[in-house]
Amino acid sequence: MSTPCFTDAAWQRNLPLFNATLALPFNRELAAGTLSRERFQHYMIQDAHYLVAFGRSLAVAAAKADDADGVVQFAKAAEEAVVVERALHDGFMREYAVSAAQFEATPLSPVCHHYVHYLQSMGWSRSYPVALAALLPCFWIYAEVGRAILAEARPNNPYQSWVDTYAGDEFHALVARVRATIDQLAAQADARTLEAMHQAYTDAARLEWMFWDSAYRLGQWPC
Ligand SMILES: Cc1ncc(C[n+]2csc(CCO)c2C)c(N)n1
Repeated sequence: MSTPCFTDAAWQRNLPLFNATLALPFNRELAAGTLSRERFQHYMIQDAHYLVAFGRSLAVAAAKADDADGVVQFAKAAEEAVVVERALHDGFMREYAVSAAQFEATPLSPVCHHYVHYLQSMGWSRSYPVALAALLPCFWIYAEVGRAILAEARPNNPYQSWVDTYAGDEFHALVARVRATIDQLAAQADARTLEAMHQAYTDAARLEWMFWDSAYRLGQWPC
């Protein structure tokens, strides 16, 4: 039997964590359409903060890329994370009545703060393959959560357009391209780098879990 590629192996290692992510009250209620507006608003605000930092981390990955294709792939992804996703968030912020003033007055929650600083430090201090492994859960877990929730399809879900965005074929094609780049790098990596890539992936996957959990709890700084 041939050895699985890095991304298949990472998915298998972190399957219980993915299942726990799907089972979170935030995602259960999002799927059922019963999530409170307050929790969704909290999530939207934190996610808008997150996206800018995520774009910045992708730009660092682009700068570290070891070939021209990688520069283009991650520079484009950085642009998309900030420009395209900001437009999307603006639409949802209007729909769910979050004002620009409310957004600007809300600081990053402790979990959002930790996640974005984790990505920044991985981007700046680790090698290109390890930094990319830290960025992969953001793409991939979202796509799979989106697809799983879509499969549960409830009529008149107020969050349907949010779910559709991440369950769409276009988004899944983007995930496939990121996976392909990472698998190519992993195929040439030594054992130590591979293990660091796995650790980076798991840490980010945990932070994805925590991001939704924090939104459900309306996470804030204690003082
Ligand atoms: C906490 C959090 N994690 C992942 C995503 C999904 N996401 C954000 S930017 C981007 C790249 C494509 O534009 C993707 C997939 C999110 N929104 N929020």
